[in-house]
Amino acid sequence: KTVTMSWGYAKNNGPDKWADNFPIANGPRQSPIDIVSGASSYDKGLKPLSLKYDPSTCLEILNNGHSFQVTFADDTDSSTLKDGPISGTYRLKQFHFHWGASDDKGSEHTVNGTKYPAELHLVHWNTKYASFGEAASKPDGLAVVGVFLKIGGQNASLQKIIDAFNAIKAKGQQTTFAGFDPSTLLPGCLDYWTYDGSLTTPPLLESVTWIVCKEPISVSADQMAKFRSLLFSAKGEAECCMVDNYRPPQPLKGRSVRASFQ
Ligand SMILES: NS(=O)(=O)c1cccc(F)c1F
Ligand SMILES: [Zn+2]
Repeated sequence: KTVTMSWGYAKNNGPDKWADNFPIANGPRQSPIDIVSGASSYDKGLKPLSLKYDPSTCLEILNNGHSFQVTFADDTDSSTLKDGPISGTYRLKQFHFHWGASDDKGSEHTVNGTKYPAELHLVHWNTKYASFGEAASKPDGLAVVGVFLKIGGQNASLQKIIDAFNAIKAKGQQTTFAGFDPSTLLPGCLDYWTYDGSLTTPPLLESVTWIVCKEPISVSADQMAKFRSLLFSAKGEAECCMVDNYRPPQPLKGRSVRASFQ
């Protein structure tokens, strides 16, 4: 009788165990990292980000047992990321979050050792490849925009997402989620750090150009509590709150981090 454990964030299947099934976990370009602002180098050749999102490409919201994610139709160039550190056109596939059990932790990237309570990831794939799946295995296949969340005023845009949580409380649940504009989740200033990295969850593929915004967006303490009411567990299983679904910073291994700002 084989009981296959899938990866997660608990003691017995969490980040310290991922290398057992995914040896690339100890690879040369793993994510996230601690961003040491003083060690990043300003690159005047970096362009501003060009983000163009079409709300009509927003399809559904789902609890995949690791986070919740909002998925987009990616069969046309309606929602794209261009410029910044990348060349060509990358299509938005999904966005999701990582967060903590308390406000003192939860982000994956850290800045000078500082953890934020949560981090948003907008996942895009390079249209020089035929699909997300193909792009995910290429060194220039993916570009993820990371946005930190900090505790402050209520975020009206996040509230639209939170209002859908009752329908996706448990692992495997999903519901229609239409007309959401992800650009309403972006900070006013799009200054960023960029470096070559990986997926922060298994299979940890080293295919991501990371673009981490310097300016956080706000989330209220009550809104963070709603994130923590989601479940890692499926309906009918013992309830396990979806919290601390973040990988800690990984070794830089000689990589440089560039800044789009001085
Ligand atoms: N946390 S993450 O943004 O690195 C990420 C996670 C799952 C699938 C992805 F394509 C991806 F980019
Ligand atoms: Zn992520």
